[in-house]
Amino acid sequence: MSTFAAHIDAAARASLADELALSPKPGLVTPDSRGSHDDMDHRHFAASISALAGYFGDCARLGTAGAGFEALRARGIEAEAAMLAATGGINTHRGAIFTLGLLAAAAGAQTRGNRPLAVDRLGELIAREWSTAILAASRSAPPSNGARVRAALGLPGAREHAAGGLPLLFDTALPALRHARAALGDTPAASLHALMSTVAVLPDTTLAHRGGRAGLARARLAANRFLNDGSVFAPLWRERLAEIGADFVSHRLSPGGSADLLAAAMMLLRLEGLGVRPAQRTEALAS
Ligand SMILES: CC(C)(COP(=O)(O)OP(=O)(O)OC[C@H]1O[C@@H](n2cnc3c(N)ncnc32)[C@H](O)[C@@H]1O)[C@@H](O)C(=O)NCCC(=O)NCCS
Ligand SMILES: Nc1ncnc2c1ncn2[C@@H]1O[C@H](COP(=O)(O)OP(=O)(O)OP(=O)(O)O)[C@@H](O)[C@H]1O
Repeated sequence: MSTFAAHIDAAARASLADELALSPKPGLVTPDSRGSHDDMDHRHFAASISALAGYFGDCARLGTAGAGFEALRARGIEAEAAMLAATGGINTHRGAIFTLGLLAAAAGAQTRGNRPLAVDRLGELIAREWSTAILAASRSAPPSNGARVRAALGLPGAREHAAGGLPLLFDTALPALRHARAALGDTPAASLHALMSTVAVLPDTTLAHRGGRAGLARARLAANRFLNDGSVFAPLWRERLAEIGADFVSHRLSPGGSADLLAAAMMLLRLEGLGVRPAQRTEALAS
């Protein structure tokens, strides 16, 4: 794999590992909790991250080669199969395979011709290049929890979010992570601020599938209260997060879409921090 694609691959998988390691995450799987999930724990997630080795790099290369969404989708479906084989059939990373895969492909497309990477502009590139095909693929896709929730409640899901250029990644999760890291450094608290900022606003089909419209509203209210009470910048934030977690577990709520967007924001800041340079693109194009 070229240096450029290898950087993208490593950044995506390291970000998924960092999201997994983060604790306490209300309703989500952590190294010491299954959250609201009775069919999976951190070992399923770790196995899935290993099985995804190479996938995000392939997405970057496909982006560089000017691939259409159908080619990306085919590679994504292959990655989903590798995930399911590694986890014994459990969905740990379907949303992340989709969203982080698109970001990897967009990074490849953006830096074609040795242009520098501008992470803040990847969302508009996704919308410009692939939105029509993303929405068209949704009409022929097999049934899913997200599709059922969209049909029942009229909520947009991962596809609609991507087709619109991932606005809640670029306008909420990423700025929240930047803001909290500026104050607290690259700490778990900073990441948890970004997570809760996202839970407060995302129409998350994982939450809605598990708790309906009321469950989604409950999760958003809890996150908004947490933020209004000072988020991770106030004393006793860990205890307050643990209380929210207990409430989410008792209602089977899991903000899986927000976890994916946190991992995506971490990936973007990793790429920005690495300063993936056009010089590395020369090597990528030569391979
Ligand atoms: C598009 C996908 C994610 C299907 O989504 P669908 O909405 O039908 O629901 P499903 O319940 O299977 O999974 C959705 C997952 O996305 C995440 N999510 C939920 N809500 C949101 C949201 N508003 N925004 C972003 N992510 C979200 C959650 O993790 C959730 O579990 C995916 O299964 C798919 O089509 N895969 C094919 C592979 C593919 O297209 N790959 C592209 C490679 S670049
Ligand atoms: N740390 C995490 N813990 C739990 N879910 C996460 C985490 N990180 C991301 N997610 C996302 O949450 C989703 C898993 O949700 P869920 O268990 O409801 O999936 P499902 O198999 O589609 O539904 P169900 O098991 O309820 O039938 C995955 O798509 C994954 O991307």
